[in-house]
Amino acid sequence: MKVTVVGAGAVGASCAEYIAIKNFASEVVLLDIKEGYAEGKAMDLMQCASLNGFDTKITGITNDYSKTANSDICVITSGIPRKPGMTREELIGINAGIVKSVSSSLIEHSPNTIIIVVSNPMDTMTYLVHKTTNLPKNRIIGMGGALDSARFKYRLAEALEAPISDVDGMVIGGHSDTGMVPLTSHATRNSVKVSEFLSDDRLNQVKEDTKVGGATLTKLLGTSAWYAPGAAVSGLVQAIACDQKKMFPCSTLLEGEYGLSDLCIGVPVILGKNGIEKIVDIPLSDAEKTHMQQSAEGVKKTNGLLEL
Ligand SMILES: NC(=O)c1ccc[n+]([C@@H]2O[C@H](COP(=O)([O-])OP(=O)(O)OC[C@H]3O[C@@H](n4cnc5c(N)ncnc54)[C@H](O)[C@@H]3O)[C@@H](O)[C@H]2O)c1
Ligand SMILES: O=C(O)C[C@H](O)C(=O)O
Repeated sequence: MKVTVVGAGAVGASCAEYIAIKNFASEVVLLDIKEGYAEGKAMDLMQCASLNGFDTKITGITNDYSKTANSDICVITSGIPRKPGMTREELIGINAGIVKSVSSSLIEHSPNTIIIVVSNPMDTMTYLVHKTTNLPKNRIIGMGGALDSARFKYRLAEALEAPISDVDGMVIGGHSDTGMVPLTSHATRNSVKVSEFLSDDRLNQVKEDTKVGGATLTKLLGTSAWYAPGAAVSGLVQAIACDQKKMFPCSTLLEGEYGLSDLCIGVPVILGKNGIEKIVDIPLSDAEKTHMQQSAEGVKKTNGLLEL
């Protein structure tokens, strides 16, 4: 199993580290445009191998896509992150050009690959890959919901004063400060609906804290987060590499599902060796349906800024 990660920055390196530590891939190639940077990150990570007990071989390269040839999975993290006060949507001007050229170079050398898009604004970047490549829809996956759901569970556990392992929940919709739809109606603590334990006001607070999870960290760190994003990507990569048939909310091209079409947005999907093997339709409350509709309108507005 060969995995290429483009962008050896904060998220790309964290993602490579988690993939290696989980020890399911034979090879991870890190590629960056900055001279020597990916080589340095790869060497540093390889020097963790004996300490952390993994056999995955990590190599770093500067912009030579021939070294990525025949990758089973390619992750795109290249592009600029936001600074405090910015929205993810503001990154489109620079990141669209990067994602377009990177995805085309990757596919040239790995025509059968599955692409996971991470660069922001992620739903629009995922749509861009659909519009500018000929990959089938099951092989283009946007990562956002897995991360947002992890943040939702963190906030739920905090409100419930419970261990995170007691809590389950999912966030669908657009990966943006206003577009996320945390599914409070489905969230549980050991199969009991969280609404049994938390007031509407407290649940609303959990929802709002979840939606601004990325912005909160960006304000604290001065740039956006990387540990949980890297871990979330590694979970998607592992589900595909190990054909786990796990369900994650991912950004995918909708063609009528959830009453939406011609956009990529987060919905629950089954991930296995073919990438997205199924889109799962789940019942939403009326409020969640309305929020999903508004979220889709926001994503479509950003998609409208693409020069296709
Ligand atoms: N979808 C998500 O949930 C999620 C989570 C976190 C970050 N992000 C996004 O991921 C992206 C990366 O974030 P980061 O914190 O790792 O940024 P970073 O600046 O640390 O790393 C980005 C790397 O991309 C490289 N790069 C730029 N152009 C390139 C090109 N054409 N080819 C190859 N490499 C190139 C840069 O040299 C840099 O090393 C940002 O757009 C950020 O918003 C998304
Ligand atoms: O918040 C960001 O800009 C980065 C990422 O999308 C995140 O949610 O951490």
